[in-house]
Amino acid sequence: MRSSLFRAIKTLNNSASCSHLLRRGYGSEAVPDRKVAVLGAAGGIGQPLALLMKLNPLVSSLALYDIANTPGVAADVSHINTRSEVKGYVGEEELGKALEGSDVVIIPAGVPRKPGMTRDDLFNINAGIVKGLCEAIAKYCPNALVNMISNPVNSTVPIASEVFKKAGTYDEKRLFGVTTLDVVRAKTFYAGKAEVPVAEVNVPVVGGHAGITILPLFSQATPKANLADEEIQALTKRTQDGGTEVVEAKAGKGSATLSMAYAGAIFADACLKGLNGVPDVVECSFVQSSVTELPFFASKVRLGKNGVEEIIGLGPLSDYEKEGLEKLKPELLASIEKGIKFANN
Ligand SMILES: NC(=O)c1ccc[n+]([C@@H]2O[C@H](COP(=O)([O-])OP(=O)(O)OC[C@H]3O[C@@H](n4cnc5c(N)ncnc54)[C@H](O)[C@@H]3O)[C@@H](O)[C@H]2O)c1
Ligand SMILES: O=C(O)C[C@H](O)C(=O)O
Repeated sequence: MRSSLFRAIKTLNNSASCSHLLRRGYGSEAVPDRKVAVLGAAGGIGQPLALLMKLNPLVSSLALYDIANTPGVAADVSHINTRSEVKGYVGEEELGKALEGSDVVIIPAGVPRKPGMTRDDLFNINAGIVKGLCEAIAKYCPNALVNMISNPVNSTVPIASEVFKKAGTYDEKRLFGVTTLDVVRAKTFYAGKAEVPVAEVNVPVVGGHAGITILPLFSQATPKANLADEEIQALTKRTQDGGTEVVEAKAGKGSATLSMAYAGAIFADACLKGLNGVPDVVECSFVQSSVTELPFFASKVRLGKNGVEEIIGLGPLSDYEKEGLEKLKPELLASIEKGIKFANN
């Protein structure tokens, strides 16, 4: 998936590769127009994500919205000679125009962590931001696929679902918590430890997106490697603490932005491919789910023309993973319930 996106970007202006792109659903004649809106587009994630979405040949219209600074970001990105037309929107009065006609809405709006904070510490500010943005989505583009990046994802996704329910627009197939960065990290860390080519690595990551709720399934990682139990445990912990590793390294200047923009671009690209009917598009995401008794859960999801086409089960787990799954459930449920309660108050 990752390599196919960037191969397509590289070959976008190369007519010699046109038949290859058309076959894969990348050529502009073969794919429909798609509008993508980024909410929080002037932020640490928003800016590089805007760049990556501008490079995506599946996008015909790119709407960049923020409460400040979007005209500059939009003017800058708009000079790149790729397919999409870019428009910047600033301030709440322009939010409706930014959203109208969107096929995919990506939300990285909200405050990031500082050292010593948990993602849940962001709830008080970000819950309100997400609620307001989702009310506007329900009004202006109720059929869009929503890619929620704002933390705490374990709560912001349930908030979005309740806002959409209240507006009468909720479709559980169209709401996604973006957990792709956990998968990106798990792949990178596994490749390093197992000494296998990173481009070939696949690792499902299930559960949620905070601390122990992030459960990488290294027993299912490919290519297979004979790692010791202690090595698997260390890889699991590093994946769970990946966000904190970056927050501490940035020392008060925010959290992951560049790797998140990359992960967000991968996930949005998968959504667009699904909408365009490309078969077998599978990514992990935090969605409404019956894979466990929890109402929302991240697992592998097949994406299609209506969003979630199939939620793929967990598959066989090691004893260590089974234990991790039971341990994460109370925390994940509490975060989900906190979001639901907030949205209904
Ligand atoms: N899901 C993940 O894996 C993941 C990874 C990294 C960061 N995050 C989260 O993404 C969020 C953004 O992180 P960042 O580093 O880009 O932060 P940032 O502060 O650099 O940028 C946030 C942007 O949101 C904008 N914003 C605030 N309120 C808004 C509103 N009502 N409407 C539109 N825009 C608004 C701000 O003006 C700012 O430009 C944080 O909550 C962070 O925790 C999630
Ligand atoms: O750790 C954070 O606060 C940001 C994000 O959720 C991440 O995983 O990098």
